Amino acid sequence: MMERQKVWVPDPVEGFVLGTIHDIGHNGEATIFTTDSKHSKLTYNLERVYYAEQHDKADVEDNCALMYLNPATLLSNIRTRYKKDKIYTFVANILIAVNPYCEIKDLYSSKTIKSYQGKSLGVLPPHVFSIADKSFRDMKVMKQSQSIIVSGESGAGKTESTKYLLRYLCELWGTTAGPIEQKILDANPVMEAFGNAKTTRNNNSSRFGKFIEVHFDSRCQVVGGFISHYLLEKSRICRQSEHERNYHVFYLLCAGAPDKLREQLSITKPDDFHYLNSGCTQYFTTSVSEKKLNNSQKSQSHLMKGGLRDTMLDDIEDFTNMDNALGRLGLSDAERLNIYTMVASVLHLGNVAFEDNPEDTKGGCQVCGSSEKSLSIAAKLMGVDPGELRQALVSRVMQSSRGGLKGTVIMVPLKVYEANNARDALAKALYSNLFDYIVQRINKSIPFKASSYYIGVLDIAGFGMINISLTTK
Ligand SMILES: Nc1ncnc2c1ncn2[C@@H]1O[C@H](COP(=O)(O)OP(=O)(O)OP(=O)(O)O)[C@@H](O)[C@H]1O
Repeated sequence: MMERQKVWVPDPVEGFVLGTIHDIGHNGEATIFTTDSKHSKLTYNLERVYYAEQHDKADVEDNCALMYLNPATLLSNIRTRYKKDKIYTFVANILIAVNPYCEIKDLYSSKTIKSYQGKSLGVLPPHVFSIADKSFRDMKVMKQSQSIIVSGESGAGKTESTKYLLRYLCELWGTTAGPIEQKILDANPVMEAFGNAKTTRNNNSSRFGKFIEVHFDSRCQVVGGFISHYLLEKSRICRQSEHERNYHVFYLLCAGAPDKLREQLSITKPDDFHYLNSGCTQYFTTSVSEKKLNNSQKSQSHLMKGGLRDTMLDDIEDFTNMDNALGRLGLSDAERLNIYTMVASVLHLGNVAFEDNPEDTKGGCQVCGSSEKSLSIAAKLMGVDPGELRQALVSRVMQSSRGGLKGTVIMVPLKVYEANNARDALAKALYSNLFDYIVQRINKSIPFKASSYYIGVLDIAGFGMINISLTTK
């Protein structure tokens, strides 16, 4: 580096600010005049400054085309592009996407999808569709399955990118009748209802990982698919922090289920359920859907503050969307009712509280009188005997393995905190098994073509910005 060289200097707020080296001391300390008004003159060791591009206002579609590729020029290029609504940038065949948090006109339209068909990387501006198309062409030419890894921190836009990738593959290479692709796409609202939740970082945060395969036949037409899921966050089922919520489906049931169903399942409002009332109890609504709610469905907090707003979420409409998607996936009315019954049973189970049993000299507990009703509703919804459920919650079974009593079954009474843990463990097991069942059921309705090639999309939380990259299986 020499005097009058344009450089990027570290800045705690901006990341880096632009400057010009004025002079360099013997110890490698450089005096730099910055171009911003905040600090005009800075002193930095040369080891901490980066070369800047000659034309810092110009942007390049591929970071590899930068004259100097370093953290500062990479970030500057992405920022310059982002300000022009160009949210995608390549680094060779890795795509960096920046979440715009708003709709960019025509970015994902059918016309745009068509325009990317068959185009090599770099022919058109970087796009999530370029990656989908490259994976398709590579699968076709190399006759090998492909995987697209979508990674980034929570809220970076992985789930949305995954949906666009799937839409691209299904829209261009689906059959005209389209039942298979529709099912692959219908899996999204269902899995989001059961596996996504509002967190402080993202109103629609996926609390599980997924790998979605789209299967192609020898003519490269979509013929099937398969969804693998893993690591559903179970702690959320029983407790959430103040500004977070439980899984969306609980609120969809309270806000969007028909009156008759809510009555049948004894579903009222989030305030009434221990598994919902530790977190945020407001629904996501729109000005139109808000009017469909009656006051008995709303929590105190919703009544006071009104609904939460997010263009992508509406707890009232989303119940119907999820229910319709389940229907298109082939689940009968009875199967859907069973699913909602299990969801409701988790809520009622959560309301079963325990107290010390004064008659038990060993410190055992009993179900509080005030939660007897919740116990009987939970048992009814689960299809088990209320007495057996009570017994299972307040005691554990031990079988002696030695001595004269070998094989004898002993009921050991549980203390209050142990019974609370047993109840929560049961609720988590019920919900996570239900989630497994739903994914299995979705898979059952989508043909599985083991012999075909597939393009798999892995949506997995990671660190830093999103990067969408291609690997060959
Ligand atoms: N390409 C996009 N265009 C417009 N808005 C977007 C886009 N991608 C994401 N968003 C917005 O950002 C929100 C968060 O995105 P998304 O749920 O995809 O993040 P994520 O990386 O999957 O997060 P998590 O790991 O928490 O699930 C979306 O609900 C949507 O509002």
